[in-house]
This record gives sequence, structure tokens and C-alpha cells, in this order.
Amino acid sequence: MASNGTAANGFDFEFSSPRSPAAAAAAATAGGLVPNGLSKINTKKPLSREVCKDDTTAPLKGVQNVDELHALQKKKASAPSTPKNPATNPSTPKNLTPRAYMSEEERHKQQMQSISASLASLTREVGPQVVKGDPAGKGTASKSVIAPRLDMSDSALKFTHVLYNLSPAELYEQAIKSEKGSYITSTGALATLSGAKTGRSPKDKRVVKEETSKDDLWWGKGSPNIEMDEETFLVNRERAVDYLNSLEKVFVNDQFLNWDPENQIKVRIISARAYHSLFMHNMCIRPTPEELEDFGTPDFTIYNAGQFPCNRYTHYMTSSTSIDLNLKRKEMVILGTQYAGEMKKGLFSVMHYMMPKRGILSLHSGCNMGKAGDVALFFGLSGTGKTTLSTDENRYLIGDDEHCWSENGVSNIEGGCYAKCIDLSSEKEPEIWNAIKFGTVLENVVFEEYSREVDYTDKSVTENTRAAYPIEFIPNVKLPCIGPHPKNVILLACDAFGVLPPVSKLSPAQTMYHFISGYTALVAGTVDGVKEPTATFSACFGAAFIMLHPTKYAAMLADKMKRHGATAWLVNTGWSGGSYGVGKRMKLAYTRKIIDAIHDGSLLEAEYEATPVFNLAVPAKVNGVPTEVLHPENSWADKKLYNETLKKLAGLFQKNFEVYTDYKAGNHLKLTEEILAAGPQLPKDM
Ligand SMILES: Nc1ncnc2c1ncn2[C@@H]1O[C@H](COP(=O)(O)OP(=O)(O)O)[C@@H](O)[C@H]1O
Ligand SMILES: C=C(OP(=O)(O)O)C(=O)O
Ligand SMILES: [Ca+2]
Ligand SMILES: [Mn+2]
Repeated sequence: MASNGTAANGFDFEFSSPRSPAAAAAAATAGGLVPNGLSKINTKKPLSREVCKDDTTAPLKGVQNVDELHALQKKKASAPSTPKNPATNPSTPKNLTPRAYMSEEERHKQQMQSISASLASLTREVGPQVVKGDPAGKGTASKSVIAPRLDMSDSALKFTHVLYNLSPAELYEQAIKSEKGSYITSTGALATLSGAKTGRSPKDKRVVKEETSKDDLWWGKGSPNIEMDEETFLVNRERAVDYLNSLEKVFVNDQFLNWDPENQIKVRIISARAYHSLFMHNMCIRPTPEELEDFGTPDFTIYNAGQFPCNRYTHYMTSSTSIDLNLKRKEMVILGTQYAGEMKKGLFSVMHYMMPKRGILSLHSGCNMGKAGDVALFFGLSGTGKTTLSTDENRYLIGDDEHCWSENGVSNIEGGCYAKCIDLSSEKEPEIWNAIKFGTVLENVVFEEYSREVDYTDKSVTENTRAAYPIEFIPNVKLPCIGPHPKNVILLACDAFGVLPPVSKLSPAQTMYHFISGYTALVAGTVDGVKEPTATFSACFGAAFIMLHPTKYAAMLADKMKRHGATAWLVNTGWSGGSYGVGKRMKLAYTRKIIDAIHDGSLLEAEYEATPVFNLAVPAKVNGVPTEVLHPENSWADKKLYNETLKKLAGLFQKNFEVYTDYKAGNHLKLTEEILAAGPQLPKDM
């Protein structure tokens, strides 16, 4: 670098380095270059004999030492100065304490009392004392809310520091200070490890069978709800609470679910890791400071003691992992898994119970909206393309994974996205690529040690590498994340058999058949232990999360689609030209063209031809997609093998559907002859 001028030491100098031609040229035009290109150094006598000064800026006011200097670094956020008037604020229910008139101290005390109540043991009268702030940070801890008593066990004398709704920057610092495996990547994301579990553990999920919900819930064959009794839940809850209270510090997040203001749920997440707190900060809706002041008591609480195992001597426990849901207590306990997706999907299960009770359909789907306000839903199991395809440069993103469909239209449940990053590329998925920056949690990725550049192709830790980012990290997000009634409903299947057409238009009966079937080939990684793709059926494209019988959700979907005139499509994002091992995954570029043709209405106008066995209506032409790809039999070299594989898959569909054929109850979908006939039909000679 070249610089001309008066240095702090009072000597004039001119210096140009021959290493930098640009700098040398700059110096040359400034008149400092000698003909041979070497630098010229001019030294002059100092102008005065004063003591040398470090710099010319004004001295720090009132700073006497390093501690005082550091104290200047952090500025206190100003306290809210305009109290909301509860009489004029329609969102303040009349029978509540007018929180707005509380002093800051009183409000803070109530907040700590609420957190203290969440963390209280149910068996001991006095537990650890909850204080706000980092145990390491001087002066941040405030007075405890419970008077210490000496007649209880040692645990009552202990302090548990609560790190309440920390900012992403603070959570980064916490993670890097105390969680091994936390690093800042070259793009500013927080890389972390989820521990031994790198996917969900559906077999370890338990639901308490209790009187308030047991008659509504789906139990038995095919259901994800494996029962547990109330007593055992409390045993695990106490285990989690004791573990959390044994720690120096716990993280507490108070946040919201559902962008529909009329049906918003307040959630509290208590966890031991900054990773978990940042993950939920990104995934749930983030409250404004005003909303946080008025937060009050949560509607649902998660106790995440994931580092600590459950006790296998406990009734109903079959491993050291347990994810327990109690709808009556409105609580969830996580033991023995640190995979953060359990919290997100656990809350989704809660919504799958609470929302249908209010006549609102909860959906395991992505959702986006065109410039003209046309909304599309993307149903599909893990790895089928909900996140990838709902993130579309030409459309507004409403959400990538969990939505509600009410009388007012659609609303996202979450405040963030959870994208798979295996083989992520900036060319194919630029929006997701660019969302991986400061604030984003990057789970289980591998990076280059020096540059901290992530290698998205590396599967050393898991195939299920993930990025969790706030939804506003996607540039064309629709804020608030709500939209009108859907126009198109896209059922995504990743068909590892490679026999389903890349796109087909579904009749209403076919829509119900395929929605209840929920077919895909499970792609490696998301469910713990599954490494190879295999055919899976998961009712409503999310059996792991539904709480009621599938026909209940199906009835609501059929009703809403009919009333709002939505068209359904089946899109195969899986294999083409042969099954897994022979064929290839459908090109993402082709799938995007297909989706474009659905959105712009051109596909609705196409000519259709029915396929054998599945009787699916396949368009003759899709702009930008080679015609031979549209009919799978044309892309298979071995036609005989194609026919056999097609029939094999049809048989699997039929076998799966058997369990639903005799289910008729209340306002559930009646599985009519028409719906049964809408499934694959095998020729008589099979
Ligand atoms: N034709 C395709 N359509 C959609 N996704 C594809 C396709 N081919 C490859 N992929 C990849 O498959 C994955 C789909 O995962 P994702 O969108 O996260 O699914 P979901 O959100 O439904 O779990 C992404 O990694 C994406 O890059
Ligand atoms: C978080 C998940 O969602 P998805 O894979 O559907 O994106 C999951 O299934 O664990
Ligand atoms: Ca996803
Ligand atoms: Mn999902």
C-alpha cells in the first residue's frame, strides 16, 4: 500500500511498494515514484520537540482503565417509553392485569416468576433459584425471586442462570464459549454438531393417554402416537427439569407459532444449549420487544434436556431417547437426543391437534404465492422438495414446511426455514445458498479447517446436513407470512422406483387417495438410521406428526379444496429412466419447469393421456421438459422391468391402503367406492 502524508510520529514520508502495481501507479501520479520503480523515502526533522502522541483523536472521556473501556462497549436498550393503553389496545383482553402500567422492575419480576414456575420441580417444595443473566457476566444477574431456605436439599441453594431470549450474536458467543464443535463458517453461519442423533427418532415419541384428548387421538396400527401414562410423563419431566436445574445456565425462548394473529400460540422453549436456543429463535416467530413484555404465561412449553438420557428402567422406555408429549399439561419433554428438528416437529404435532379442534387444517407443506396472488401448497415427506420448490425466485415465499388453512386463507406456523444442504449449490438453489450467513445455524456440515469454507458434498457426519435460518433471509419472502386460499395443491413424491410420471393432474378422488397414502421413497438421513431410499407410505404426507385419524385431515382438505376451487397435481421429484441404482434423480431444472407450468395455468390447458395401472392424467407437453421424460415407460430401457416395477409399486399402494378401508366415524372423510377406485388397479391376471 502507498500512503503519503504526515504520520503520527511527525515525520513526513512517501512510500510506494513495488509489490503492488496499482499502488505504485497511484503513488507515481502523486509524484512520489523514482524512475527505477523503487520507493523514495523522505525524512524531515520533527516540527516540534513535543512528546509523541499515539494518534490525533480526542481522548476517551472519563475512562480510567480497561474495565471502564469495556463497559462502554455495550449500550443498554432503552426502556419502552410509550405505555400501550389497554382500553384502546384491542389486543389486550380486559380481564388481564394491565401489564403496560407495570414498572419495569415489576414486569421483570413477573417474567422471572413465570420462568421459575416452568423450571420448578413437581416433587420438591424448593428448587434451584432462577436468576437472569450469564453467570460469567458481572452485574447482569438480578435478585432471585424465591427467598432461600436452609431446610431443603442442596439443590435448593443453587442458582440456575436464565439466558432469556438472547440475540443471535449473544448466542454465537455462548455457543463458541461453551459448546464444543461450534464454529463460525466463512459466510458467517454458526456451524454446530447435533451429537449422536443426526435425524428424528419417531420410534421414541410418546403421547400421554389422558382424558382430555384420548378420544380425539389416533391410536394403534399406523399411528405415530405410542401411548405413555401421566405418571411416567412426570417421571421424565422431573428428570429433564432436574437436569436443566443442575446446570449453571439454561436458555429460555419465549416465541410465537402461526402468523394468523387470531390463532397464534405462545411457546416457551427451555434448553441447555445455545445451539437449541438459536435454532428455535430462527424457526419460531420472533416477538417484538413490546410483544415480549406482554408475553405472560406460555400456551405450550418444551423442556429440552437432550444431552441427558432417559432412564431405561422407566416404564414405556425402549431406548435412552424419549420425546414425550402431554397435551393436557401442554408440555413436551426431550431426553436423549440433541437433534433440533425434534423441537420444531414436536410443536408441529401440537398444532396438528390444536388447530383442527378450531376447524383449521394444519398442513405438512411448503407454500408460496405468485405476483398475482395465486397460492400453491407443496405437500410431501422429508426430502421430496417442499423447501427447495417453495423457495422460488419468481414467487413470494410464505413458508417451507408447516402451514394452517383457515377460513381466512393460509398462514405459516413458523418464522424460519429448515433446508437440507447436502450437495447444495449456489447455481441450483441460490436463495438458500445466500441465506447461509450470520445468524443461520448449520448442522453437522464439514468445513475446511483454515478457511472455514463449507463442503456441502461432504457426508462424513450425516447426509442430513441442515441450515436453519429466519424466513426473512429469503429475499422474496411474503411478510406477514399469510396468503389467500390456495389455487394449486401439489403432492410431491420422490419415487425411488422411477415409475410415477414427473407430473399428473389428479381428480378429487385421486387427490384424497394419494393424500391419505402419502407415498414417497424415504431419502437417507432425516429419520435416524435410514441410509438407503426405500418406499414409504405416510398418511397426509406426515404421519409422524399427525395426532388425529388421517381421514379427519383428508375430509377438511377435500372440503376446502372444493369450496375454493383448488386443483391438485402429483409431482414425482424422484427417479427417472429406471429405479434407484439404474435411473437418475429427476433434474431439478425440469421439476422447476413443471412447477412453473402449474403456476402459470398453462398445464391446466394441456392435453392429457391416462397411464396404465395408476390411471394418472399425464400432459402431452410441458414447456422446457423433454417429452420422453413425461411418460416414464419411454425413459426406461427395459420395458418389461418397467411394467413389473409399476405393478410392484401398485401392490404396495394397495396393501398400504387396506388399513383405511373400514374406517368410518363422525365428520371424517367417508372412504367411498370412488376414492378406493381412484387408486392403482392391477389387471385381473396379476
Ligand atoms: N427434481 C428435484 N426436485 C426437488 N428437489 C430435488 C430434485 N432433485 C434433487 N433435489 C434435492 O432434493 C432435496 C429436497 O429436499 P427439501 O426441499 O429439503 O425437501 P423437504 O423440504 O420436502 O424435506 C434438496 O436437497 C434438493 O436439492
Ligand atoms: C425437519 C424435518 O423436515 P423436512 O425434512 O420435511 O424438511 C424432518 O422431517 O425432520
Ligand atoms: Ca424442508
Ligand atoms: Mn418438512
